[in-house]
Amino acid sequence: MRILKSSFAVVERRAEHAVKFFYSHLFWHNPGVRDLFPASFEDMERQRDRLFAALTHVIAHLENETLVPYLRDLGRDHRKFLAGPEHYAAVGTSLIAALAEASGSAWHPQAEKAWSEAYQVIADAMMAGAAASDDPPWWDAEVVRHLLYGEDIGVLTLRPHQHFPHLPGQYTSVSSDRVPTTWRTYSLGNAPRADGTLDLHVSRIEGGRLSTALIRETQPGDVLRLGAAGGQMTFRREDRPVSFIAAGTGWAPVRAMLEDLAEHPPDQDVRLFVVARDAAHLYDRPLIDAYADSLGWLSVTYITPAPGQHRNQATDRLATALSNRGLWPDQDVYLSGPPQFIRETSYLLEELGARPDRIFYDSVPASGKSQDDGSRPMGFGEWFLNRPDPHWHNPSGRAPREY
Ligand SMILES: NC(=O)C1=CN([C@@H]2O[C@H](COP(=O)(O)OP(=O)(O)OC[C@H]3O[C@@H](n4cnc5c(N)ncnc54)[C@H](O)[C@@H]3O)[C@@H](O)[C@H]2O)C=CC1
Repeated sequence: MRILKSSFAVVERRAEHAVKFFYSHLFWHNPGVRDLFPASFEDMERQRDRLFAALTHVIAHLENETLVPYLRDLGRDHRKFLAGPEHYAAVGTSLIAALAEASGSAWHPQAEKAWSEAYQVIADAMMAGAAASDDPPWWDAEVVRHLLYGEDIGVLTLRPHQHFPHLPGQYTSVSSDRVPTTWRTYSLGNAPRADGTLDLHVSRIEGGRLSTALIRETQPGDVLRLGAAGGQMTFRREDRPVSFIAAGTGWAPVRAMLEDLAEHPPDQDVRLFVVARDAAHLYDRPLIDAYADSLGWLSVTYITPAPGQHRNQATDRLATALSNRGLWPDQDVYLSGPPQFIRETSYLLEELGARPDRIFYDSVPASGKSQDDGSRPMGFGEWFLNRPDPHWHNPSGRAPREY
């Protein structure tokens, strides 16, 4: 353990180099493996972040009992990328080569032995998780309805070919043959239905290849692939009042939780804040108004920017609205929306007295771009000082877990 941690501390300082070397080594020695990875430069950048985020997670949790279940879930979910035992061996070889390269003179035989053994434990746990799972590697799901709200927002209703287990508030990863090997996370916009159908709420991002394909090209009859549902933002039934705060299509998981609460009403009052870039983007307003009229425990506040202001001014207006409402120390708060919106709002809520352990959200990366603002990839120094939320689909937290 000690050797791994101290050796990783050296590699971490040269993370960008290590990860680039790793992929170059892997693809050079195993040309066929390249096809399993995204073709686009942006997506490969995202993939590099993901690998490093997963490695960091593993090293940080070496002595934690959650590590093996996490790795088993990760292995189960990697089946959708067509990962087989031969790939685990190839990855191990390239990983050791990359660690040695990045460590320079700090690399020594004990480090190589410790990493080789550790990698074998990781690969064995992942392969065991993959072999033990009764889930399919992915779920094929037919698009049965494609509703557009304006030009860039759509709700796609899918019918999975097999039962797709999920809880209200969770997300899935989505892939389309129109953009091969690209997977993006989308929240599920409905509580489980008797007919098994699912809604994806999609906001098209300029330059976002999958979101553009889903909004502009996908049609009823198309078949998408879904990874297993995951995510921690599911409703906790506690003896406390609740606030939901949703921005943009971050409304989707909140809608799923509210649908469930409409069926099984809570004992406590629920406040809902819905934030959008303009009135036209309050695309589910008729349903929300109907809920506000019929559910006595629900109060709703809509927030959009002042006329002529930038879309993010809605977040400032939300801050004012939240500051004017009390009771934050007593509340459970569920937050959903763009990553920066979640960061700012959770920070504000803590300032207003909300307890950090009662603010719930998932780090669902923005679809389509490698950074929030879509600008150039970060240099390593920036990355280190301002690490982005890991761009990977955290497979843990799915319920029920059956090992
Ligand atoms: N579970 C979750 O947290 C979910 C997150 N999302 C994410 O929500 C986003 C939705 O995108 P759109 O509907 O196009 O939203 P949008 O771009 O229209 O933004 C909606 C509102 O969020 C706030 N906002 C956006 N960017 C901000 C920033 N950088 N700083 C402060 N406030 C900001 C603004 O008030 C804006 O009016 C995507 O990034 C998606 O990945 C979507 C579904 C679920």
